[in-house]
Amino acid sequence: MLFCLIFFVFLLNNFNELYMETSLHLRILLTFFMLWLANFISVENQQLIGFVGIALLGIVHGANDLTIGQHLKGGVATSWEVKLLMKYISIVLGGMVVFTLLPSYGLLLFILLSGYHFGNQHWTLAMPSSVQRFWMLFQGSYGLLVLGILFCFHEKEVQAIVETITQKSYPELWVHEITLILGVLVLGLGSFLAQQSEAFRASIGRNLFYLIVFTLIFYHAGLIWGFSMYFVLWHSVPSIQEQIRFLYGKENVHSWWSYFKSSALYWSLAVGTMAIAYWAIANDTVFKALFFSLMAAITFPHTLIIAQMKRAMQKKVGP
Ligand SMILES: CC1=C(/C=C/C(C)=C/C=C/C(C)=C/C=O)C(C)(C)CCC1
Repeated sequence: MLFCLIFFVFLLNNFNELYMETSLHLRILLTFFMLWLANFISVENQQLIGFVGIALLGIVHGANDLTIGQHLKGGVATSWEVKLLMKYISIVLGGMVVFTLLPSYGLLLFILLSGYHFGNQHWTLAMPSSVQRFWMLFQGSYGLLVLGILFCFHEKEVQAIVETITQKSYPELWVHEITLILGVLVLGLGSFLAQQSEAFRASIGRNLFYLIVFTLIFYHAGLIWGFSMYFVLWHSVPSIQEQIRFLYGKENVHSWWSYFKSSALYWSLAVGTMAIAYWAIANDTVFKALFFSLMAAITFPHTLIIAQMKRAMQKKVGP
């Protein structure tokens, strides 16, 4: 009885850490389960499930950007709500214009921003202001390294999608060389930052482990199945958890429900557009090109808002 009581108090005191550990273990378990499952599912069905996963959970994690923007400005207001919406729509439209008129530059910008956004998600630490530039460069290089590893294992398919988006032929994308340079950059910048920060040193092991898990995923799975597994389980879910903590203070059933409720409109619009495109476009590569172009348009403002949110959260907690 006494043991149960002590255990209960321990659970209560450590709920947050236990919850974080559990969600990490669950993600690892799900990752390996999905890798195993892929052996029994055709490539076409893997792609379909991958796109549905991205649409269901991946898109949700960007569907609360406006609510976060509103929260960053200090809560509920009316006059700047419209201003914020206008700003958001202009960035999305601006991104779409760049993507349509200058697709090669648009795609390059999308990949660079995504790299920073992914790295920023994995490495959430308050670093001394004297190393901020190196820190951002490191986060960007780490995220780009993740994408580089994915592209290395699926070069031909990536090349076909890139050529369809840009309407240009690229006989060589240099993904292996670029990934190697990124690896060296991560090592170099990482060694420098490790000398500057104790918190950084403490995060190295975990992020190195993630990199090994991602490499296994990308090696074993097809492009879309692998990307969706990474994007949903390792990027979107932890990002949703963080956004919930920012918006509602803590994670529980109620706050998760509130989060999904406030995502509904934006999410339905984005998923509806993607579903119509999937149904209307018979060509596989053209659909993938359009899918990633749509994703790019929403990534531009999303990256900015999430970076601001993380900065605000770090200010609250302190270095
Ligand atoms: C996987 C993949 C690509 C890149 C996708 C990226 C970079 C997605 C980023 C999404 C983000 C950051 C969403 C918002 O959170 C390419 C180059 C289009 C080619 C085909 C395969």
